[in-house]
Amino acid sequence: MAGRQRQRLLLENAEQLVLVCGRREPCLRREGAAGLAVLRGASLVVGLDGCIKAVGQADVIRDQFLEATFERIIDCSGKCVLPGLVDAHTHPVWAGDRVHEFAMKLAGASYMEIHQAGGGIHFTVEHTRKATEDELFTTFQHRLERMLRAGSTLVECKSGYGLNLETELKMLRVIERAKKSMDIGISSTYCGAHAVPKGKTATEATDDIINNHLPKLKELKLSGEIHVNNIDVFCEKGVFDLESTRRILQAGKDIGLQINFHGDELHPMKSAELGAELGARAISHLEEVSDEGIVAMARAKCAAVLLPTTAYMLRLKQPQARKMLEEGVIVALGSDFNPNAYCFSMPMVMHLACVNMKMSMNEALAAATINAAYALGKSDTHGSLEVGKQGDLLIINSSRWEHLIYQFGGHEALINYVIIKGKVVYENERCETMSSY
Ligand SMILES: N=CN[C@@H](CCC(=O)O)C(=O)O
Ligand SMILES: [Zn+2]
Repeated sequence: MAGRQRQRLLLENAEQLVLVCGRREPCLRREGAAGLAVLRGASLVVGLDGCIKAVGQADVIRDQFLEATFERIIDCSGKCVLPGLVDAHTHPVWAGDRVHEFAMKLAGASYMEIHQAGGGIHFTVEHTRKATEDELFTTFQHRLERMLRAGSTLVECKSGYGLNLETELKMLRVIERAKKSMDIGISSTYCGAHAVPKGKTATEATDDIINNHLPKLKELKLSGEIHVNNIDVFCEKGVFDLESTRRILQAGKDIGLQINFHGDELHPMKSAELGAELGARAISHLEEVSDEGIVAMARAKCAAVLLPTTAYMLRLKQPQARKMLEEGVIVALGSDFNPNAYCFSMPMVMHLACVNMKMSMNEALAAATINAAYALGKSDTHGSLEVGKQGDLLIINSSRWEHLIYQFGGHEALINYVIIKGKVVYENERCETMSSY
């Protein structure tokens, strides 16, 4: 009987325990995302296997586990428990920051002007090609730790600053190493079509990816060396057009990768229509998506990964989150951490989504938990506090969970514990003294 066994963790008597959902929903849409499941005066148990064993009213859990022993008990009185946040879009492996380009953009240069002049992604590619695997791993590890301290427990991580096979594989090996050695969950994405490498046409780059990169990834998967989850393309005017994008994504799908790509960011490309047709799991950006594309994504259950930091940073038109939500699109969020948009924090991303994209706080939290997990094909194990799911949790030092969004940039003093598979991986002592101010 579970109630008599040894368990890993008991979180006792939380003021609010935010389940997000409670009926094994794979994602939340429309009113599902508008009203989240929240318990008051509740407790949660994680077992030795790292999975949630029970969630419910504190007195019920106390009776049920009267004879159990726990490796750790945390008194959550006056605090809130939430699922670990899921960041559905990041580019965290690179060398060479682009602070100088931030200054250029503030002075009026556009993202594409800098890219076409050989900067932007090309600048980062040059530096990433020169960096050793260990150098890339060290900075990547620090970035993941910063994401973790901001509440992310599952993160999508892309390659894409190599463009040639050698450096793309170097980046993917770095990601694989972190998958094996770090607590934070990682969904890895091959993004060799992030830009057209210097000296090649888009067609030549597409052929190289299909004939050389993808067969190598298949081989490395079979040998167990690198296991990639998703395939990505930057489908954009002056980068990869719709036809090249289609060829690359289809070839990725054929070797078992989930389609999850950049579309309709700076120009309307009909990326959403293409993604829906190909059975994409998710499309990111979508600032310039068409009305037909929105309807097609809703029908195909293709998640929209919205990236508020990018729209804010580049002063783009905001993606039409409200229209997407009303049409029944699965809306997820990502930080888009990269040398252009240097933000690790999903709480800040949720805040921007609320203010700039007019999402409610409930919708933003659903988008940063269950729907982001859906975008990565992981909502059966992540994204909500339900029995059987992985025990990835946050405890915040506040009696209302909405403080995580409301306090813009305040998460450093608010996030008290980050827990993965029932193990405390970050404990923030400063929080006790600071968060009430
Ligand atoms: N738009 C394409 N890719 C990234 C930016 C990458 C970069 O500029 O280094 C994005 O999602 O914002
Ligand atoms: Zn991106």
